[in-house]
Amino acid sequence: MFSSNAHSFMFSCELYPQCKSGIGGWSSGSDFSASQRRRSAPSRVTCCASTSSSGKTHGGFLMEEEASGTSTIAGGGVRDVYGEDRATEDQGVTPWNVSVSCGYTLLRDPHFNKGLAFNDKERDSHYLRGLIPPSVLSQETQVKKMIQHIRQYEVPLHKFVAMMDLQGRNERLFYRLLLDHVEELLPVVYTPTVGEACQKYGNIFMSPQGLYISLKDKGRILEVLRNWPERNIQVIVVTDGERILGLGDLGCQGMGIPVGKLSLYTALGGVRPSSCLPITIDVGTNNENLLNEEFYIGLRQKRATGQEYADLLQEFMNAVKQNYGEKILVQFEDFANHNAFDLLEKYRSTHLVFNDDIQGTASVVLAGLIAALKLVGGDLPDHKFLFLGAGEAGTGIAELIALETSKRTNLPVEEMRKNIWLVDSKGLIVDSRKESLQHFKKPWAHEHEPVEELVDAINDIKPTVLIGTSGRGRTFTKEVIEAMASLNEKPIILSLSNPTSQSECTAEEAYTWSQGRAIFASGSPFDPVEYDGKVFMPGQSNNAYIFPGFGLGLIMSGTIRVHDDLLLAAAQALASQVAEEDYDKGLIYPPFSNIRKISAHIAAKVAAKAYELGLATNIPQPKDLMKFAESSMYTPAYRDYR
Ligand SMILES: NC(=O)C1=CN([C@@H]2O[C@H](COP(=O)(O)OP(=O)(O)OC[C@H]3O[C@@H](n4cnc5c(N)ncnc54)[C@H](OP(=O)(O)O)[C@@H]3O)[C@@H](O)[C@H]2O)C=CC1
Ligand SMILES: CC(=O)C(=O)O
Ligand SMILES: [Mg+2]
Repeated sequence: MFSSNAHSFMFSCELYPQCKSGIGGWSSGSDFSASQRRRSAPSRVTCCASTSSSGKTHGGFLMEEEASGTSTIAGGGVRDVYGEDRATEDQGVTPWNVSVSCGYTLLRDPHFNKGLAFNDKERDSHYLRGLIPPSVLSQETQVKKMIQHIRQYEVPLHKFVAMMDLQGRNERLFYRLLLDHVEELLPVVYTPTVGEACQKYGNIFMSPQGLYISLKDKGRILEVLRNWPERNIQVIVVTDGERILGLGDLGCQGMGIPVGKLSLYTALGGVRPSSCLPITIDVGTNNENLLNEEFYIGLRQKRATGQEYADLLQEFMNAVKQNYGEKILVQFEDFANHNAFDLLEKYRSTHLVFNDDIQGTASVVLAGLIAALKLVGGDLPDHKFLFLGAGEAGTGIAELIALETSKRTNLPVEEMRKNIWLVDSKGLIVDSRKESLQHFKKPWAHEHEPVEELVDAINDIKPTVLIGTSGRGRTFTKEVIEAMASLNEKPIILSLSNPTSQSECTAEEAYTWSQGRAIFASGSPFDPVEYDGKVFMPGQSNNAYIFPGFGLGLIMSGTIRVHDDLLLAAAQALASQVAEEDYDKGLIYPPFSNIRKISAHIAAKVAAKAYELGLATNIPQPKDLMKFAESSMYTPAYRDYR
């Protein structure tokens, strides 16, 4: 996304096989030496610049000299429905003519760089001869080489860094690699490794990957948004870093999350990378370790709260709409629950927003439960649910289950809630606690004696489904799993907390302590488990199944508001993708290797529901939404630049 000089010493991997990237020596954007600056300013410069309607030039971050040496790409590749990357329609150029950097600058532009895949004609026409070794490699060969390169690293964080390095050098190769090896690389660019990356973000921060908006920017957030080099943004993932996975307040270092989520928007959902914008809002941090950390990258102050916080968020939401229009999708991610519910409530009727932790998670879990019914029998209203954790994920899932059950039974949601129980850090949520409960817990305060321990709640409530959303690892103890197994032939146990260290139990524990009877899935992936001579395949119950396809559905239909029925549609679409062979393995989610097809299904169903509800503005409605979704997807194949 950025032609950062900071990558110069790592230019490499698919270019120079002997060159290994690694941690250390990373510089921030401001550390470039003068010689590095000079080296990346050839006389034939660039372009990709596009002039916005406001007249401000964006994307011309290397336009230091006249653009007469600009190369023009004409045609080639498959055009997606969004138009080509950085298409410059408003300059009177067709989307098939895209001006790009040439020469050395082209090799520094991750949008267009192909490394050794530039063929001889391209090397001639784009002034590349001599700048790269003579060998020409196909993208397939580069992928083969890169995966070998990534596999050399034993430490997951090193793999993460190598992937980020690739993303900053050659975007299409990054996405090709990620898609081709999605099950292997998802845990690298996403949970669990992204959690560790956020914890160490200050040390591995390499080049700008997203936009930082801090309290210092109050009054000029619109200006800050306009500094981002891309103009046609369709989806923003924003965090304030206060609840990063189950790791707590990581302040400004939470940036790894929006960056990672948006990589999945592109890889899994086919939303083109140039229309994705990761944002971290820095209002300070209450994490003392970070405040005392010499290399902390964020504001060194306690978190702003109350009116100051609300005003900054309001300015942000206004600026986003003003800059990108009514249909910009804003995904709230990893806010603490004392802000998350309020933000969602405040903006859901004025903006196209959804909270992934509350709503995306609800949809993915409901999908898993619908699928699980095939393995355990009965319908949703026949089941009883108990949660450990009554925050965003817990109450969000609980509410969507109640909604779906209400639709299935034609009974009021309030009635359906009675089958759902939640435990928080103070024990079972019961009516005697109602006065002191946060508002999002109140609907779950049923009549019951106070119960402190989870295992006692299990024995009292007798749930068929146990769901962990506590953010606390190893809270599903042997006693807990055994209690579930003694009550149910096939207990459904979902251990959703991330990263792996925070998972309520491991896959091995779930299978072993239930004598192989548990239907198990977890937020972060676990390896298959061998128990009693049988191999068990744990599924991954993570909102990554939902938000990429969900977002694509909203974008392609021009939907302007998120309605709960869209989340239900997404859940049903995902559940419908679980095949017999998956069920045979005890799985309640389809494999990620089919994710593009799964996302297209989700997008099509979400869009169909949006059209039905009158929320979609892209008229006329395409006849075949599935085909439309598939054809809308960004493909990371290289383009022909001759
Ligand atoms: N798999 C997935 O797709 C997703 C997973 N998650 C994961 O879920 C976890 C929780 O996220 P979220 O709901 O947003 O967080 P919240 O902070 O909103 O909620 C956490 C809840 O857990 C409760 N809790 C904390 N410790 C204990 C304990 N020892 N015993 C019982 N309850 C406890 C808290 O209680 P109290 O209210 O009393 O403080 C609170 O109700 C995180 O690890 C996150 O990574 C989140 C979203 C998606
Ligand atoms: C998966 C996710 O969104 C979370 O753990 O917060
Ligand atoms: Mg999250």
